[in-house]
Amino acid sequence: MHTKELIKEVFSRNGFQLNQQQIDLFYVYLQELKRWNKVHNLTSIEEDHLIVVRHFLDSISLSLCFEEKSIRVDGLSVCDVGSGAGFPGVPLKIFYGDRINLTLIESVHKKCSFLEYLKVKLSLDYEVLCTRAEKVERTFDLVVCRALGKLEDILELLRRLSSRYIFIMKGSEVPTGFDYCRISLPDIKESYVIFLQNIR
Ligand SMILES: C[S@@+](CC[C@H](N)C(=O)[O-])C[C@H]1O[C@@H](n2cnc3c(N)ncnc32)[C@H](O)[C@@H]1O
Repeated sequence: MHTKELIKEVFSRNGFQLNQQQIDLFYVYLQELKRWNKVHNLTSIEEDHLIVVRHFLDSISLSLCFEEKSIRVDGLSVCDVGSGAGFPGVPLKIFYGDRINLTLIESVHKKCSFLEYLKVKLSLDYEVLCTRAEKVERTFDLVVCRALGKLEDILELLRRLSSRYIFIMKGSEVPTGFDYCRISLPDIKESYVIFLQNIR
């Protein structure tokens, strides 16, 4: 099966109907991720189907949690902290387009270079802050992260960066006392997202 067909089919099976432009962007993203990975080791996931499910679909599944919590993303500033090779921020930008203003924070220079390259290659409008998140003094409406670190180590940082909402993607179950979404899709058996509202 051609990779574009694979992307379309995986998303469709999981309830997301992508348009042709989105499919084309995910296709180029996948090719570039694999190409850069040969030299820069950006991700341990290298097989097409796994990249589509574990990186692209998993990132987009966050939109289900936005909906569950009745959050309309339109016009919001969104920040992905510790974006790595762009997850979940870049797939969210492909999905929402101009509806969100996206900033990616990443401290490792080779990953920032990839994110900057990808921005031009995909003609996407987002900003990359190549620094430790602790040094960023701005705030964002909606702060997201995946695999950033232990909850107790990142909570204060995320609260400081967010003026409204925080979504923390977690593979495993959520400690008691936190609001969360449980995501279950045909290709994502079970994943959790912690949801916090920042009340200052
Ligand atoms: C395990 S990777 C996850 C990357 C991506 N979010 C994903 O899910 O594929 C964590 C990333 O966060 C970055 N990172 C960790 N702590 C950070 C901090 N305080 N400021 C900026 N980036 C950070 C690391 O450089 C790394 O690229």
